[in-house]
Parts: sequence; structure tokens; C-alpha cells
Amino acid sequence: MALRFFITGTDTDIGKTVASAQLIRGFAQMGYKTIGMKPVASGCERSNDILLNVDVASHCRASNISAPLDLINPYRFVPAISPHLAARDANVEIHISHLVDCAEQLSNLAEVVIIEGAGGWYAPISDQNTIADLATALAAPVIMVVGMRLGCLNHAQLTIDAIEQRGLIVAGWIANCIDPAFDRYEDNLAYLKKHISAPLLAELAYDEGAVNFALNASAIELLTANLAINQPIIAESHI
Ligand SMILES: Nc1ncnc2c1ncn2[C@@H]1O[C@H](COP(=O)(O)OP(=O)(O)OP(=O)(O)O)[C@@H](O)[C@H]1O
Ligand SMILES: C[C@H](N)[C@H](N)CCCCCC(=O)O
Ligand SMILES: [Mg+2]
Repeated sequence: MALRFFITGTDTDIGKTVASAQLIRGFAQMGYKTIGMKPVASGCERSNDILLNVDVASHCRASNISAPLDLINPYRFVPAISPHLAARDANVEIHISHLVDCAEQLSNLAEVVIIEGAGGWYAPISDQNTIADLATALAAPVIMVVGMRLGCLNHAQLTIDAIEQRGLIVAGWIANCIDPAFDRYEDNLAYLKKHISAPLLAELAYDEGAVNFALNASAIELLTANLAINQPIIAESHI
């Protein structure tokens, strides 16, 4: 069974894709067959009758194996709006069971699958379900990306609490510097380090190109060492 990680974040547009691509690249560089998955993408472009999403393109550029688009990005919509609205407009029902099945199939092709959510933890994918329900069904350890800007201390704590409430393990978090004018960056980082018990996997600097990062090899080693061998993916208190 492949290692799987679910990537969430403190909001939409805070660097989940940038961080996911770095994780994919990091695992691939360590020699693992690694692929990305974007279960639901709103904000796609039509090209020759195929809907393509930039997050998926970033994952693909970073990964060292390939898989059918219908597995790596099963639900695709054009408007860049909340997935539940995009799906409703397209008369599509998003089935979590189908996404779990696609993730299983990817797990048979790859050694590591990096699954990027959409928006934040409670972004809706239908009137009934949110990204949290999808992550729970996938039962994958979660990596939280914190978009380092004013307001992130509150958003990070709310997200961690909500992840843990599902009984999911927070495998680590990534501090992503999305606002170069963020005052007191170091003090905010120190606060997060003190209050988040999961390890800080990487600090991504502000970079206009946002592709020039290499995730520290020790972060990848930490993720594999902690999770490769029979590590429960559900917190013991919830079993
Ligand atoms: N460290 C960074 N430095 C500079 N720009 C960044 C950085 N991280 C992200 N960005 C930019 O911020 C924007 C949002 O990043 P990204 O697409 O990774 O967000 P996201 O959380 O994946 O959003 P979504 O919820 O749509 O999936 C992109 O234009 C990206 O290039
Ligand atoms: C289109 C956008 N870039 C994301 N893919 C979807 C963000 C959904 C946010 C939903 C919400 O919390 O309001
Ligand atoms: Mg993204």
C-alpha cells in the first residue's frame, strides 16, 4: 500500500499546490514513485475538449510517474468557484466513494500519493459534504499548509482542531510565506511552532516564481520514517 498524504491549508490560494508540488518533487528525488491527485478541481481550462487544471499540471510536472487524468483529477469544472456550486451548475454529483476508489487505484501505481484538497478544510464539495469528509474517507495523514499572513494564527489553530476532531493524524505542517510584507513573520512562526505539536516540515520563502524550492530531505525522511511502518492513520483516541 502506498503512503498517502492529504494536503489541506488555512484557506484557498495560500500555497497548497506549491507545497504539494514540492512534496511530490521531494519524494521523487528520494527515489519513490510519486504522483499527485486533485480529487476536485474548479477553475479548469478547456483544451481540445479536455478540462485541465493548473494544480494538476503542477503536480504532473513534479511527479516521476504518470496516470490517467480520470484518476488524478476525477472531477473537473470550469468556473473558479466553490466546488459544490461548480458541481451543481454542471449537474454533477461528487461521490466520495468514487474518489476513494480512484485514490486506491493510484496507490497501486505509486509508492507515494500526494492528495491536494480544494480551498480550506471545510470547503464544500456538495450540499452534504466538505473536504473534511473526503479526507476522513481517505483516512490519510494530513499535512497542513499555513499561508503566512495576518490572520493565519487563528486559521491554523481552527484547522488543526478540526482535523484532530476527525481523528486524523497531522503528519506535519508547512509555513508558506505568501505575503512578503507580513510584519513580525518570525514572531508569528514562533507562535505556531509553540502551539502546533506536529513537526514543521518546511518553511517556503516568498518566491515570485514559486517553483524554486526544494523541500528539505530531512522532512521527507521524517514523513516516511514516521508513517511507513504500520503507523496508525487514525489517532488512537478515536479507534
Ligand atoms: N511562497 C510563495 N511565494 C510567492 N508566491 C506564492 C508562494 N506560494 C504560493 N504563491 C502563489 O500564490 C498563488 C496561490 O498558490 P496556490 O495555487 O499554491 O494556492 P492553493 O492553496 O493551492 O489554492 P487552491 O485552493 O485554489 O488550490 C499562486 O499564484 C502561487 O504562485
Ligand atoms: C476556485 C478556487 N481556486 C478553489 N479551487 C476553490 C475554493 C473553494 C472555497 C470555498 C469556500 O470556503 O468559500
Ligand atoms: Mg491548489
